[in-house]
Parts: sequence; C-alpha cells; structure tokens
Amino acid sequence: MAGNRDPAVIFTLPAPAKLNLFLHITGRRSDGYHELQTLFQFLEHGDDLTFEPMEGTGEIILEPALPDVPNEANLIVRAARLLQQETDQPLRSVRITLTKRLPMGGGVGGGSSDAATALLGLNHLWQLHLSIDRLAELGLQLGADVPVFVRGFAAFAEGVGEVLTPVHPPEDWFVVLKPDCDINTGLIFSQEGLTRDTPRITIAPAFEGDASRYRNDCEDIVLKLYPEVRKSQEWLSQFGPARLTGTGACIFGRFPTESKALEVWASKPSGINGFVTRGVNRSPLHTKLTELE
Ligand SMILES: C[C@](O)(CO)[C@H](O)COP(=O)(O)OP(=O)(O)OC[C@H]1O[C@@H](n2ccc(N)nc2=O)[C@H](O)[C@@H]1O
Ligand SMILES: Nc1ncnc2c1ncn2[C@@H]1O[C@H](COP(=O)(O)OP(=O)(O)OP(=O)(O)O)[C@@H](O)[C@H]1O
Repeated sequence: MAGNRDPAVIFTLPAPAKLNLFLHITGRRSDGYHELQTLFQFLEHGDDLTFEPMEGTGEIILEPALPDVPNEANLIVRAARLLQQETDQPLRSVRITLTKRLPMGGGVGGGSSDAATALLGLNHLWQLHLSIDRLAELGLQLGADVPVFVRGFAAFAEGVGEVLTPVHPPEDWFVVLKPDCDINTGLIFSQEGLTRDTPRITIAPAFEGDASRYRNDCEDIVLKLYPEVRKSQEWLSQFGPARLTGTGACIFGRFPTESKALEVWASKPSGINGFVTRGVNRSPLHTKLTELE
C-alpha cells in the first residue's frame, strides 16, 4: 500500500478542454469511422490531475471515481495501464487525484485530455523517457482526440483527427454553454441525414485566420435532435456566431476581450450552465510540464 506522503514529489498537471472551432466531415472509411477536417484550439479551463508516487507493484489508484465510469474504464487508468505495458522495468504504482471540472459528453474533450495528461504525467513520474511520437501513438489507441492533447499545439487535424498541422488562431475569449443533455458521439455519427461529403479544404500552414466562416457538420442534426442545445445556440447567436464543438452538447461564442465575454455571460438566462475561458494555442499541460522539467 501507499508509503508516507512526500509533498516534494507530488505534482499537479492541467488537462485542458478543447474546442473544435470548425468540424467538416469529408468522408467515411470502410471501418465506419468518419474522415474529418477540424481545427482544435485549447482552453485555459480544464481538469487537474495530481500525481503521487506510491510503493507497490503496478497499483493504479484513481480518486475520486467518476459517477457511472468504473475506474478500470476511466481513460486515466487505461492510459496508465498502456504505459505499464511499454516498460521492461518492474511495474510502478501511482495515486492520481482527479479534479473534474469539464462536463462529460460535452464535446470539449475532457476524457481525452485526462488521458493525455496521464500519459505525459506518468512518463515524467516514472522517468520512462518515451517520445511524444510514441505517446501520441499510444494515445490514439484510447481515442481520436488524444494525440492533439499529447502534442499540445493548436492544430488543423485530418484523418480521424490524428494528422496534425500547427495553426495559430487568435487567442480570444469564449463563452461555452453546456445544455443539460448528454450526447453520444457514436449516435450522431450514425445519423442518416449527416453531411458526409463536405469538400476538403486546404489551410495555410500556421493559419492565423478567423475559423468562424467554416461550419460544424454535426450541428444541424444535433440542433434538430436536442431542443436544449437549440435553445442555448439561439440565445448565444444574438451576440455573434455560436457554434457546436465536436458532436456537442456544448455551444461556444467567441469574444475579443474577457470583459465582453463576462458581460455576455452575466446576461444569460438562469438554468444554462457553462463557463468563460480563454483560447490558447499552446496547451497549458505543456507549459506546466516545461516548468517541472
Ligand atoms: C468528434 C470529435 O469530438 C472531434 O474532435 C472526435 O472525433 C470524437 O472523438 P471521441 O470522443 O474520441 O470518439 P470515439 O469514442 O473515438 O468514437 C465514438 C464513436 O463515434 C464514431 N466516430 C468517431 C469519430 C470519427 N472520426 N468517426 C466516427 O464515426 C464511431 O462510431 C465511434 O465508435
Ligand atoms: N477521465 C474521464 N473523463 C471523462 N469521461 C471519461 C473519462 N474516462 C472515460 N470517460 C468516458 O468517456 C465519455 C466521453 O467523455 P468526454 O468527457 O471526453 O466527452 P466529450 O467531451 O464529448 O469528448 P469528445 O469531444 O472527445 O467527444 C464519458 O461519457 C465517459 O463514459
């Protein structure tokens, strides 16, 4: 079991949210997965993972457990198990404390980001010296959105989301609304009426432009199926373009300053949840890791 706690070796890393500033579906592979073109930007708002070394052989303790997700199914524990399989050394143990702030099933990538933070955090704690390329490959086994969190730069993504080109969209402020419904990604991708033939676009390397002229191909179907999402989208639209992230349920609007975003946030009807945060092109995870190393 756990040895004595030594605060000197306990560290905390962020697991930031992401937005899909646009999301085009350009085709469908023979295995049923959809080919996407999407633009990922990170948010300052996110979960935190605290890592504490433990004596023992191969024990992964995660606290607190998430409601409805057994720990062995949690992407954090699955990431830790993948890393244990990568090493010839005796299996190492860890206690991870999860501070969950991101809405689950919201399209802001909380589970994927937690997985990436676990991969990079344990690589650091256990001194495994795995490369970012290898960690991104391992991450892809856990979910299509994990590699972008492992690499840590805002990106234009192709394939199922793993072919990444760095971009530099403006680091604006966002109002993110979380309508009160959970949306299953697989269900949206299986809808008959989904647009799957958006022509591929090219984006200049280091694109710095405004992504709001592009769309999210899942949006029409999600707005039709979920009246709560439509309500949030209609309310936020009065201030400018309001778009779905991923397959939803979150809706976001972009603002040039924090004060403008907070002003909009303050006027929202009661009963709509969400948060105000800033978009960043370098993941806060990588910024913090650099400080630790
Ligand atoms: C839509 C995005 O949020 C964009 O960032 C992600 O691509 C979704 O990634 P994710 O949440 O990791 O989704 P997964 O758990 O991998 O996929 C759930 C289900 O959605 C469908 N799916 C997902 C991604 C994709 N490119 N094509 C698909 O058809 C598949 O049926 C899959 O079984
Ligand atoms: N650490 C975790 N945090 C959140 N969800 C997790 C985690 N581990 C496993 N899951 C499972 O993954 C599902 C999707 O979680 P997540 O919060 O990443 O959704 P999302 O924001 O819609 O992600 P994406 O934008 O990548 O589709 C959850 O409903 C839960 O069952």
